[in-house]
Amino acid sequence: MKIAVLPGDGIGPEVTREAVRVIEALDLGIAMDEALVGGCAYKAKGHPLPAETLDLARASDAILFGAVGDPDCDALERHLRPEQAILGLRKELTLFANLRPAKVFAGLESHSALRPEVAGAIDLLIVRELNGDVYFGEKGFRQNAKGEREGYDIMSYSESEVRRIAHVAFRAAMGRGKRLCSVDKANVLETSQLWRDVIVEVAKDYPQVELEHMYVDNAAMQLVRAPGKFDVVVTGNLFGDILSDQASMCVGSIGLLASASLGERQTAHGTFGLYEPIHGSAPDIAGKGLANPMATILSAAMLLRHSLGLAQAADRIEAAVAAVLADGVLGGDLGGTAGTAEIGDAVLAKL
Ligand SMILES: NC(=O)C1=CN([C@@H]2O[C@H](COP(=O)(O)OP(=O)(O)OC[C@H]3O[C@@H](n4cnc5c(N)ncnc54)[C@H](O)[C@@H]3O)[C@@H](O)[C@H]2O)C=CC1
Ligand SMILES: CC(C)CC(=O)C(=O)O
Ligand SMILES: [Mg+2]
Repeated sequence: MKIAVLPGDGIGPEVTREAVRVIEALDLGIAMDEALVGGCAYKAKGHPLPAETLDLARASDAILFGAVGDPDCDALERHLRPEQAILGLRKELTLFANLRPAKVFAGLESHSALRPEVAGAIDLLIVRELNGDVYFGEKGFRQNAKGEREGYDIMSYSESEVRRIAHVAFRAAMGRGKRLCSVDKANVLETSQLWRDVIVEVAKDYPQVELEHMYVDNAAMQLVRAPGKFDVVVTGNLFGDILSDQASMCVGSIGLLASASLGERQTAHGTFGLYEPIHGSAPDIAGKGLANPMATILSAAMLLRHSLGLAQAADRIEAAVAAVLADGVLGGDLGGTAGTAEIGDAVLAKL
């Protein structure tokens, strides 16, 4: 079993280090090879996703990813920016299904941005499409008829792209509360109308799942008003990106939300995938030892479960994180004082 470890930029290396320590402590016989990705890869090799990094990712059973993004690189041409590395990995490896679970940990209800009784009911899964939408459409700058500069990004989804993520979402709903909420903007966007039509077609294969459609503006509101009503949410790349950051604050912190990005490729051990916290490189706190590594540690647990068939080890990690939070060991993101390594030590002690 082999994992590619891609720490990236900013707090990426800090949080990834703690997740690697946790995997090592479990002594599961997993080989881990590290490579550069993002701004640090651009600075060292001239490209945010060097060929050797992509080759290592392809040759592994799974990828543990930190975060990319570096303010020094924000003025580079788009294709050289750090963010292109994560977009490139998702696209090149056909990782089209991004699973972002959001559940309130026992005892953390009062740390949510919502009232505790509202937060306490949260147990949802966002299934975000990851290979299409406005992130991957034609984009550029042009001059309009008035001679002004104009920026454009084409939003589109093909029916096969919607169909394959719909099946992932319906199957996820079958394994949970059998309720699926498809989030779109079909009252305005043709992309969303096609999305909705295809979701309705796929729903015929899953008669036990209760399907609901919701416009994204309403979904953003309902996520704050009554998040406990959601079971599985399926949505496109852009809306899923935004709603999952919002869901993280309903749970308590963006430092708690893990994710799995999966495709269809199977290895000898499970489904090939990339695992990363939902947050970015957090330049405002990078290098200070303040980042909460729990989202990355929980991403490592998802990796063990989905890609390596090690469900018991994954359970141990998740139980250790829950125990640490129950003990009140909290990072600054949750109003506490524990630093990155201290949180890592506390998780290791509970394994
Ligand atoms: N998958 C990826 O690699 C992603 C990369 N980015 C990139 O990251 C850079 C920063 O983006 P932002 O919009 O600031 O989003 P961000 O998620 O990096 O940070 C947003 C806020 O949350 C805080 N935060 C994030 N993770 C935290 C953690 N583990 N513990 C404590 N606090 C945490 C940060 O300090 C900041 O105040 C940009 O270059 C962006 O493009 C953003 C999102 C995802
Ligand atoms: C940095 C972006 C490419 C993506 C993002 O914000 C995310 O995947 O959560
Ligand atoms: Mg995001």
